Amino acid sequence: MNSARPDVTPYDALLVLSFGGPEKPEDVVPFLENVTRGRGIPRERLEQVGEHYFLFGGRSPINDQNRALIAALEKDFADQGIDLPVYFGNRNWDPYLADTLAAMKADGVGRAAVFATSAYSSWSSCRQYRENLFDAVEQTPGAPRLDKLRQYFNHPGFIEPVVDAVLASLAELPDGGDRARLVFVTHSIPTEMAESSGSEDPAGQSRPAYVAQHRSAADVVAERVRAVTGRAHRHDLVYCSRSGAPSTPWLEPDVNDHLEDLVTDGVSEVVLVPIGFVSDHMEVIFDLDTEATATAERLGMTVVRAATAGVDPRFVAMVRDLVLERAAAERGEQPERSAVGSWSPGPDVCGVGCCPNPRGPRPALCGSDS
Ligand SMILES: CC1=C(CCC(=O)O)c2cc3nc(cc4[nH]c(cc5[nH]c(cc1n2)c(C)c5CCC(=O)O)c(CCC(=O)O)c4C)C(CCC(=O)O)=C3C
Ligand SMILES: [Fe+2]
Repeated sequence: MNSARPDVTPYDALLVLSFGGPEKPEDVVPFLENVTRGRGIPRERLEQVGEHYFLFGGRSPINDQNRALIAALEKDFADQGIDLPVYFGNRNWDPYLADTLAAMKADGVGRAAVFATSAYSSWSSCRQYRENLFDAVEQTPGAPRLDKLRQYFNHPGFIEPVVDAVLASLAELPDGGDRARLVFVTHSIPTEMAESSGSEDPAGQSRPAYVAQHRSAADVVAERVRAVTGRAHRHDLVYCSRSGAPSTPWLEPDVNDHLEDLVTDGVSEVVLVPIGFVSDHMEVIFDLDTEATATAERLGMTVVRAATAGVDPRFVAMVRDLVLERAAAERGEQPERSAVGSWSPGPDVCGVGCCPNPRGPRPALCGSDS
């Protein structure tokens, strides 16, 4: 029985690293302060975003979703005979990353793989997590050695649940969604951050990566949907959750503006596909299910929002696959690396100058420049 166990050497643990969110109304303002410290986000925008949280009782679903993912991973690991404890640490809310590292150290964890709940390249979605890892390790003498797992926007375990979710959404529309447009949505970021996303090294995740990676993921999903339905649905990539000063350009079009354009073009049925997100957190339940859905209703359109990967067993198995792949690579083996679409599997270690911080260089873990 022992011999059949997948080998997780050199890892003693897996750390699930996420954004964090408030869990009660009193958490909302301090959470927003944590997220936006030194970011120059206008007070008006903060008040608006606070209202999004209060609309849902001051509780973001994100921590519960991560706890559900961790429970699913623990079960998957047990079923596979993998003996690897799973820890939970957030960048912006309890359980804070530094506290988790202290707990890992106390438990005798010497080295851990890190799964971040963010699939794409950019400072916001990748390097910022690596900077937070650096800071938390600095604060924790004797912290375990950490290896952030590679990006997974093009892993079949992320793509396949989205394909099925789109098919399920189409089936909810009149005539099986024959005329539906697929509108892929991700988080807007400043255009400058989008331009510098990815690595200078063409062998790494080459620049500009953020939009191109999303396009690749959206193209694969649309192609696979076509293979099942036999119908070629037109598809677009648009953005939600724009923040920052109005004078700073961010990626466009906004999903709401795009719906206006689509209605002008005679499109009346839409599947919203939150391709930029791995679970139904606040951006999905507010920006898409609340705001964009209200826009669609006002325009007389029918929209269905496709599910995110969440705790789909294929997504859970993907995390296991990434851990085993990286463990093998760290042992000097040449593991098979799954990837679909036009991008090859990303590097284990981020390249030099990958996804620079727009406010100037800051130390980060898990890169070839750290
Ligand atoms: C690319 C990206 C992702 C996807 C990748 C990933 O998942 O990491 C993401 C995820 C998330 N963003 C989240 C929440 C917030 N993001 C904010 C602000 C910002 N996000 C940005 C980018 C991204 N954000 C940026 C460039 C800013 C401007 C400030 C800055 O330069 O950093 C603000 C402040 C208010 C505002 O400015 O809107 C909040 C409250 C939550 C938690 C949701 C929940 O509670 O359920 C999640 C998962
Ligand atoms: Fe955000």
